[in-house]
Amino acid sequence: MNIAQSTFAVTAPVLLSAQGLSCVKQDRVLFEQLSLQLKPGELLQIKGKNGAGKSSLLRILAGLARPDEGELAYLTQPLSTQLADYAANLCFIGHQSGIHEQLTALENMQFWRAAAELRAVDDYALLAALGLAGLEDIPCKMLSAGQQRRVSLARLWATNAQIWILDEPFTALDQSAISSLQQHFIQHLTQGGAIILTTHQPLTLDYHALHALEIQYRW
Ligand SMILES: Nc1ncnc2c1ncn2[C@@H]1O[C@H](COP(=O)(O)OP(=O)(O)OP(=O)(O)O)[C@@H](O)[C@H]1O
Repeated sequence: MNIAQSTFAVTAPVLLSAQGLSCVKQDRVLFEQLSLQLKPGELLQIKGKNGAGKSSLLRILAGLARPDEGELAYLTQPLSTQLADYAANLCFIGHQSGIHEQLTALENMQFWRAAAELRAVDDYALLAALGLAGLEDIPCKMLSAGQQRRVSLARLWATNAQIWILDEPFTALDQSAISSLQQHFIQHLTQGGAIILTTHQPLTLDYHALHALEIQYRW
């Protein structure tokens, strides 16, 4: 078996840690006393049934929502004091693909770049590599669900962010797009990146530093 290797996780500092998190929605405790940590080279899959609280946890980990209890740290410092640095090193792609449907794929790339999220790359070449040749100048609302997801994920080929938090990134993708995205994950991880994701599909990554955390559905 050709297992991709990374030497980062052993010696590297913890990028993101959470301690004693709890989250309550509509009087239901989704999770409590939840702790985790993420180092360079690691992929953490958050598992759980529909409604268990995976997206809620990802939003907390991305700094977009506050936990009801618990602490978060970025590079061992309280996240609340490091939000700007954290945001600059984070690529969060939520359950909704986050694209502007009135804009074209190229315009979405330009929008993200103007927000300083993306480095300068040949957008035409990137979009072509993602199977979107000829569709660069069409408003995204006219693309299929899978094509829109590809536009959204194009960010992952042009971001400098080390930490990727991805909510259901494989949704609507066909098998070849899922394979190439998983290969891209391995490349990111072996270069010192780190990923937290949710997916209801089995991960078929041939990579050693895969971790899973299951949120048990609570009534
Ligand atoms: N903004 C909100 N206001 C009120 N309740 C919410 C809100 N967001 C989520 N919830 C509730 O929290 C629970 C967990 O939702 P969440 O989206 O985190 O689950 P999930 O595990 O990601 O589910 P799925 O696998 O279906 O995407 C659900 O019962 C949902 O109704």
